[in-house]
Amino acid sequence: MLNVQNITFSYTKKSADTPVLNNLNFSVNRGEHVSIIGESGSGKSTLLKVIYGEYDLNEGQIFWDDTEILGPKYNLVVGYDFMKNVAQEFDLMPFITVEENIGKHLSNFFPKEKKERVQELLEVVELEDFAKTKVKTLSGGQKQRVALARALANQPEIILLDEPFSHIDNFHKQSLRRSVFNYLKEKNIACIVATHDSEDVLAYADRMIVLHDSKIIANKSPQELYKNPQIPLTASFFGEFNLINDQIIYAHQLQRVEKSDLKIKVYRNYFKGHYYLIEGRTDDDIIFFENDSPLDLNQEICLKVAK
Ligand SMILES: Nc1ncnc2c1ncn2[C@@H]1O[C@H](COP(=O)(O)OP(=O)(O)OP(=O)(O)O)[C@@H](O)[C@H]1O
Repeated sequence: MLNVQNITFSYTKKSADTPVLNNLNFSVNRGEHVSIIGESGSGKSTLLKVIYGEYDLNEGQIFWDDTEILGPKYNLVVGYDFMKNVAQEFDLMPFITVEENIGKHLSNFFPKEKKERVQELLEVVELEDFAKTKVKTLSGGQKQRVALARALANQPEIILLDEPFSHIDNFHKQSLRRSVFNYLKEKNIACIVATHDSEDVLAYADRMIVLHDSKIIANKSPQELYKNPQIPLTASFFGEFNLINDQIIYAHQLQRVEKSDLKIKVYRNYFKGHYYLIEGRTDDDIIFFENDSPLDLNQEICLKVAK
């Protein structure tokens, strides 16, 4: 189990009064999948780096079971065998092939096992056709997949992923995400994923940790946060939403009715595939709701919040 206990961190002594991470506490069980969400600059990447031991803490402690994760002041080489980190910079070897990169840290004493392991990982990240390709000729998304496979090669107990599919096109993203996250669950590898992408979170995360103003403001399952998102950023993970009388109301919660106090004029229709998102205007607000078909512009519509 990962135990993050009362950690506070600032990049410089000067900024210690306004730390990037301020007194954070949480734990992650073996095999558990935890997503870290928060606005840009809220400290998601910093948190992953601190957990990995890249920096010394101002205060607090981090443990994986009984092993304390120590920063560079106490550790000559950053990192531990049981933990891997896939940061936004991939740090691959450009002049050797994809399979050589993936197998880089696997023992050569067991060539058959090594070959099988590399093949298994090529399948997990869907790069079988690129095994013999030199990494320098790959696209950003392909490099990202090699970095993932290399991090998994020695079967870590916990993996830290920073925006793991950010360079990958939508076409490959869905199946790759399924493949990687299902693989981690199957092997009981804990993972912490910093992401802006709700698709990385909803179907996979056991818990979401929301960072805001240097603190954790929520640490709950996606289902619980969906019902009570607390802040607009969290709500945005679950779809388009409105703030009506200071309450977060999802677009799909608004229903058309004959009469109500909430009257809007249709301003714009957005095609969303199986439905349309309708932008309506009141005198001083913008309201979004969903409809099966586009609506006539300037038409007056009454809405109510569905129970
Ligand atoms: N090496 C560094 N030295 C000093 N300040 C840093 C450093 N790296 C990040 N910061 C600052 O720490 C804060 C948190 O940055 P961080 O990259 O952790 O945020 P993030 O939530 O991961 O952002 P994003 O979603 O944009 O990737 C920001 O204010 C950033 O400017």
